[in-house]
Amino acid sequence: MTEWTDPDTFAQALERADTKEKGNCFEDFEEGDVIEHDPGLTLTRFGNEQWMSQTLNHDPAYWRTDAAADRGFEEPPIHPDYLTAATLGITVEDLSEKGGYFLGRTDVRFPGTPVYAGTELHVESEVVNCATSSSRPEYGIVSWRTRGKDAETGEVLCSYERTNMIPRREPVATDGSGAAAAEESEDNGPDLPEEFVAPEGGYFEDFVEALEQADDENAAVAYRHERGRTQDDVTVASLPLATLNTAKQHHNVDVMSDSPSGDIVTYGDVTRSTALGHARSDEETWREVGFDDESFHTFVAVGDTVYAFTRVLEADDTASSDEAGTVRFEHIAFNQDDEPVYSGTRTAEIRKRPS
Ligand SMILES: C/C(=C\C(=O)O)C(=O)SCCNC(=O)CCNC(=O)[C@H](O)C(C)(C)COP(=O)(O)OP(=O)(O)OC[C@H]1O[C@@H](n2cnc3c(N)ncnc32)[C@H](O)[C@@H]1OP(=O)(O)O
Repeated sequence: MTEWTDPDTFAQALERADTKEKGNCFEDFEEGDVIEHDPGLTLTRFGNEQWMSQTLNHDPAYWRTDAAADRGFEEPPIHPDYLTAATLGITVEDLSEKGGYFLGRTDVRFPGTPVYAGTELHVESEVVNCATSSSRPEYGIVSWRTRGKDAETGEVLCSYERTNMIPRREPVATDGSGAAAAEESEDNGPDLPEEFVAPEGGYFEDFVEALEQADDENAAVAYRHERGRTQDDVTVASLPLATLNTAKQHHNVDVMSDSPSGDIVTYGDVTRSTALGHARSDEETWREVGFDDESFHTFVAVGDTVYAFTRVLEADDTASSDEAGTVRFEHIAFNQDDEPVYSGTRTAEIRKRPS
């Protein structure tokens, strides 16, 4: 009898064998379903530092004890970006491993922060919406409300609503109306204010002054950040796997060569954290409050460079501490060809200038 490892024999064996599948298709989700995710991880200093270093988030409060104490933390905490990425990573095996891209997320909040190293994460998701994609019959669009909890106390540490394109087992007939509507809306020309104002510094008062100046001049407070981060094997494959994100989009070049992106792509949370890192490097962040209306517009792959652009939307003198005010930003990540790859609004407390 021939050895099964004989290449011709093995090719036939592969053809005849069933594949033990991973993940779920669109048809497997029903609104109201609650899924307790089996994977979990311990939020460690190492994991946090790996994520934050590679995405250029070098805020000393997350690295040094004295800087943490100065910001009112007991010790360097787990950063909300890493907490968000780890919460999502854990869900991928059940929600999106089958394929289909991360389209967007909103209402990202951190009711239980600050979170410290050593906390074990337990995550659950509820299916909140299952929709037909009118432009892509082989996919549906699914949204889930996900909660990342402290496994010991049950306290919710991170919560958000996320939307993915999810492959269907059976394509459906669609009228293509979504694609037609998208084409129609492209007719509007650019509508930008004449002047762009950049804040002088990164304190709360600098944002307030820039907003006042822009208001006088019918301008916008909008500026770009100098840093860029070219995507490599670490950012594309290692960081998502370090959050237990099993999406083939990030680590299986073989399968992804026959997909809309044609290649492995950067985990949306890496793209977004990188852009936010660039933005934070030009401000005096006090606390992260939340994120809304996040969208991933196009793929980021190995060799692409992630830059960031910021618009300051509003500022409010109140915050959780007298030492800070609250600012709402829109951040846009863009690539080396100036194409937007991510956008979202962010509410953050920004330190007031020390008197
Ligand atoms: C896998 C993973 C994590 C995980 O495992 O989870 C990741 O990290 S992966 C990396 C991050 N990700 C990306 O790299 C995707 C970037 N992106 C694109 O490359 C393009 O978006 C596209 C090729 C995917 C689609 O391209 P496209 O077909 O031209 O795009 P669109 O027509 O804009 O979107 C199609 C339909 O999704 C609807 N839609 C869009 N956005 C939202 C939203 N936010 N909420 C609700 N519905 C939305 C849209 O309304 C349309 O609906 P209809 O089909 O009904 O018209």
